Amino acid sequence: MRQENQVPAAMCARNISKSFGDVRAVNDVSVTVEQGEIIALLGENGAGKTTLIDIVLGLQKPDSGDVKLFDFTPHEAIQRSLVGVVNQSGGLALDSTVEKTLSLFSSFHRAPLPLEQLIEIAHLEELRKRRVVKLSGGERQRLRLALALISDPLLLILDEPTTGMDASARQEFWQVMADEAKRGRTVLFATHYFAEAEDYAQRTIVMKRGRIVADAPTDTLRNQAAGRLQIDIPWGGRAELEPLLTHHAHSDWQVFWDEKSVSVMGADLDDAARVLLNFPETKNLRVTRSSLEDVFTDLMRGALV
Ligand SMILES: Nc1ncnc2c1ncn2[C@@H]1O[C@H](COP(=O)(O)OP(=O)(O)OP(=O)(O)O)[C@@H](O)[C@H]1O
Repeated sequence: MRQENQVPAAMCARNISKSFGDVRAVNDVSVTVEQGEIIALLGENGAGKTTLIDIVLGLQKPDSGDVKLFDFTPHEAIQRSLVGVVNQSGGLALDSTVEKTLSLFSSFHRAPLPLEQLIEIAHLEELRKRRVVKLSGGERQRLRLALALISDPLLLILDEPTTGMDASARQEFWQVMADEAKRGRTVLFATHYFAEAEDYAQRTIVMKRGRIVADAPTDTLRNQAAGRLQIDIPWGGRAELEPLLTHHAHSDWQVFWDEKSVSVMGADLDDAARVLLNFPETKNLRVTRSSLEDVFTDLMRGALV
């Protein structure tokens, strides 16, 4: 329960739903983001991330539910320069230089951050005279990030900001972001990349078909499937092996079968390894620590919900 006099949440979305024809893009989603949090919004294509972000920014009207940013409507929060946005594309004049672009956008704001500071934050020193058309994808995104920071916003929202960048450009972009987050900005970013959520988000929200299927500290989520054991089984072996494994099963085990292998997830897998290794013709036992990607895959196939 939120207390009176508490600092307002950076974002409070309650029971948001939005359909396009038969498609329920966002289905009864509620999320609260406290100030200072760094949150990844992870989901497959079409999960509803962009629709949710557009609603949070007031760019789309939800069919039901409401959003508050720092206790204001999205429109009021943006008018008060509380929110900065970085999109994947659009919004840049290709013929202008980096410096002129920043100057022009700064002129729209009452109290912009100094140009030199923006250039320094986004590591654009070498590029200030370069025309936007000549910038690489990663450099353009750093320029978009600088533009989003002009008003010194408390909340930064990024919609798949690194799509299409190579690994080093992604790393450079996130380094800038991480530094900004350390300064106390609240950051919400949508991504397809598990590594970005693992490396940069304290909390990860996973969306699937318009719904939130997980919302937890990123470490907790990663550890949800503490271990994973996989072994190849002989053709047709499942019929005999399944009852044996079921007989020894621990309550937290999750077992997945395909024609050639079986995977068991859980905290204590010694018994599973014994049963499987004692079965004739099983081979190639693999034991791995789960990654966020494993947890995500399990969430997508419904194993963890
Ligand atoms: N303007 C629209 N008209 C019709 N359908 C739409 C519209 N916008 C989104 N959708 C549909 O709503 C669903 C959610 O789309 P959304 O773009 O929010 O997902 P996403 O998670 O951002 O996907 P991606 O990672 O591919 O950007 C999809 O099925 C999409 O096709």
